[in-house]
Parts: sequence; C-alpha cells; structure tokens
Amino acid sequence: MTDKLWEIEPSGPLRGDVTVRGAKNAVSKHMVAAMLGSEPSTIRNTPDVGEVGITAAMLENLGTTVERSGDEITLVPGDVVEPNVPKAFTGLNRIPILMLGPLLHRAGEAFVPLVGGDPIGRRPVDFHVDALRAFGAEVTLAADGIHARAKRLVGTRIELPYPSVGATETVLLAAVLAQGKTVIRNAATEPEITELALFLQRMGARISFSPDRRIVIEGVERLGGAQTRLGGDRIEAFSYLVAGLVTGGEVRVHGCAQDRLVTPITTLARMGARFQITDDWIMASAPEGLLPAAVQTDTHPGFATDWQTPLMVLFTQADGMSVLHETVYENRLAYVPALQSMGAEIEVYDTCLGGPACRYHDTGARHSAVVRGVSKLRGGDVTMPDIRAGFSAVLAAAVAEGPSTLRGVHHIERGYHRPVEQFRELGLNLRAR
Ligand SMILES: CC(=O)N[C@H]1[C@@H](OP(=O)(O)OP(=O)(O)OC[C@H]2O[C@@H](n3ccc(=O)[nH]c3=O)[C@H](O)[C@@H]2O)O[C@H](CO)[C@@H](O)[C@@H]1O
Ligand SMILES: C=C(OP(=O)(O)O)C(=O)O
Repeated sequence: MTDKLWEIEPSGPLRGDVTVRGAKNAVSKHMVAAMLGSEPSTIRNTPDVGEVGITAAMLENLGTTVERSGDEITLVPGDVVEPNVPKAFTGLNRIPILMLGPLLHRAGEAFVPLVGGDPIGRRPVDFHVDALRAFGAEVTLAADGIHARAKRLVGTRIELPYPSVGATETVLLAAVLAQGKTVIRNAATEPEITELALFLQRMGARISFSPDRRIVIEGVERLGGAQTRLGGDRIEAFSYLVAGLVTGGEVRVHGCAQDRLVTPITTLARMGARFQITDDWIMASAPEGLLPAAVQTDTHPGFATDWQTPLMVLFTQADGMSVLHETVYENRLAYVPALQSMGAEIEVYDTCLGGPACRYHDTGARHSAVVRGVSKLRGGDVTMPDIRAGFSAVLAAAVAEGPSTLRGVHHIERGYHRPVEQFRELGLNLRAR
C-alpha cells in the first residue's frame, strides 16, 4: 500500500489553540451501544477520524443506518439484523469484539472477524470470550474469527483478571439486556467506561457503580434511543499540551475537561510545567525548562498508557534522567528505535524500573525505559507503527534540527481530529503528500 507521508521542517515553538472532540474509541463504542436500542440515537461532538468510517461501515453492513451531519452521528437500528461482521473488516480496529453481545441480543447469533488495533502487545480477547460464556453464550473460536450463539443471555457474576477497558464494555453491552442481574468485579473505571454507562442509562439501562471496581447491572427487557454529547479526547488533549511544552511553546487546548486530565496535569507540573486552567480550556508552558520524572503507566486513575508516547519525547527534552515503566502493554515501547534513530538517548529494559513489579516482570518484555535529556534530536525518515507512536514521531520531528519524513500517516488519521490543520494552526511546518 502506498501511504501518505508528512514532511516536517523545523518550525520553532508551537503556540496557539487546539479544540479536541470526542475520542475515536468513545464514538465507536457509543455507535455499538446504539445497536441495542429500538429507537434512533444521536452522538454529538464526534471527530473526523478514520475510526468512525470503519465502525460506520461495519454497522451499515449489520443493518443499522448511520447518518453523519457535521459533528453529529445518528444511528437508526434496522428491524432486520445481519449477524455476521464481514471478514473484510478483519484487523481494521478492535470494535467487532464489542459487537458480540449486541448481536446476540438482536439476532441470537454472531460472527466477528479477528480484531486488530495497534500492534502494542498480544492483546488477547480471552476475557471477552470467558465473559460471554458466563452469560450462557456458546462461543467458538475459529481461525478467522469468533462465532457465538445464545437464545437469551442470562445475568452472571464476572471477575475480570485485570481491569480491561474492552472486556468491561463487553460485559456492560451484554448485561444491559440480559435476563437478571450481572455483577462485574475488577471492572475498568476509565472515563470512557463511565461515559458509555451514562449513554446506556439514558437508553433505559439500570447500571450502578459500586466501590472497589464493582459494577452492577440489572437487565431490562428493552432499550430506547438516547442523545449525548461526547466529552473531549483526553489522549489528544494531553498530546497537544505536550506539543507546546516540548517545543518551548504554549498550546491552549479547548474541549477537554480538567477532570479527565488530573493525573497527567500533575505529572507535567512536577516536571516544571506551568498551567492555566479554566472551565473552557487548559494551557501549559515551561518557561524555565523541564525536569526529569519517573512515571509508571496504569489503569485509571493512574497515568494512562496512551499518554506515554508523547511523554517519552518530552523526557528527551527534560534536563536529566527520566524513567518510564509501561505496565499495560508489553510491546508499547516498540517505537523507541525510531526515536533513537532521530538522536534520542533512550535505553529499554525488560525489568520493572521506577515502580513495583508488574505483570510483565520475568517475561522478557522490554517495557521499561531510561531516557537521558536534554538530547539534540535530528530529523529522520520514520515509519509510524501505530497511532500514539505516530504522534510522538511528529513531536520528535517538531523538535528536531533538520527536516523529517514521516510515513504511515493513516495511523494518526485513524484517531486524531484533522491533525494536519491542527498542527499547522500551531505553526508546524508540515507538508502532507
Ligand atoms: C479501542 C479502545 O478502546 N482502545 C483502548 C482500550 O484498549 P483495550 O480495551 O483493547 O485494552 P484493555 O484495557 O482491554 O487491555 C488492558 C490489558 O488487558 C489485557 N487483556 C485485555 C482483554 C482480554 O481479553 N485479555 C487480556 O489479557 C491486554 O492485553 C492489556 O494488557 O484501552 C486501552 C487501555 O486504556 C487503551 O490503551 C486503548 O486505546
Ligand atoms: C491503542 C489504541 O487504540 P486501539 O485500541 O484502537 O488500537 C489507542 O487509541 O491508543
């Protein structure tokens, strides 16, 4: 495949305003939830990203009508539901696995092809499969995907081995129309989970959050439609704040509430960033330079794994040795060689540095990094391996001396809202070809 490429010239400090919309993952998951309703649903503040097109095409194939108008998406569930997600969608994103529960409710059977998403670890779907079996579904794993069948899902008790975001969503989407009560223990608590649960509650679901990562769902007979406006993408918001800091500039991010960024704002403040925060925007600058830090990624409310890649580039510009311990995905540091090729002084280790041992100690996975700053980065010719690593490559190119060529731009376009326009507005000398 010939992919688009971006050419980036040194541009100096990035300054200005960026507005973020709902997150790519949140939009897709609300679209899947809308399949459960017997009336239309509308989602507002949706971004222009490749992910939405992929999910919309899947839903259209299953019999849901998807209408887009500006930042609004309306979903009209069809009377007849096609239970098979076409194999043409194999590997395009991770959303099909979330469709199993809704398809079982609507059609009594389902097939979803193998899911993809970013190549940042093994990313098995065993928690999803085990959960659906606990609801009484007959699930068969095939070489090309997953088949499932169930006359009626029945509420159950599920303890997730790890607070997986996707598996928690699978359980929510299966439980809301299941017969009886479902209790999820060790559930994920990311803001996207809350946002999805609120949407389902508007559709008529009975969901309560209990202490200690427990969610209780009482199944109902029918869900209606709902309308919502998505909260701003916390990954994108953080990434643009870092774009300002790493280049010695100052970016003001609109559209993402402070409560979605509590942990990383404090991380950046400890590194020397100064913040101005209002109800409408957040702005960060570091006029006196940046200090190093030790950060460990974690489930919410910890420091999210998706914030890790821009932080790594920021570490290269902090004055001293920083440490990063990635505990969510075993292979999320796979992009480091690209930064090294641009002059970043980063060493990766298979031990758990800068925090307690995680699931990956003793596995040989190279999931910790030590970063020496301040490094002079030089322009490079880099292929983006995934969405968040793609953004980090843009940041490295923005800081580098000399021009850079970035390939694999479709990764960024899968999830960032109009990135070329946003970066150009901030003053980045970016040519898209
Ligand atoms: C489409 C989407 O929403 N993607 C997000 C979602 O991914 P996703 O939902 O795929 O991530 P999970 O929270 O499920 O994964 C967390 C960990 O659990 C493991 N696991 C998960 C499920 C399973 O059945 N078995 C298993 O072992 C994964 O390999 C990983 O090590 O949450 C991640 C963690 O916040 C984010 O980085 C992704 O951007
Ligand atoms: C890992 C991500 O996405 P996905 O799960 O869709 O691969 C991400 O958004 O950072």
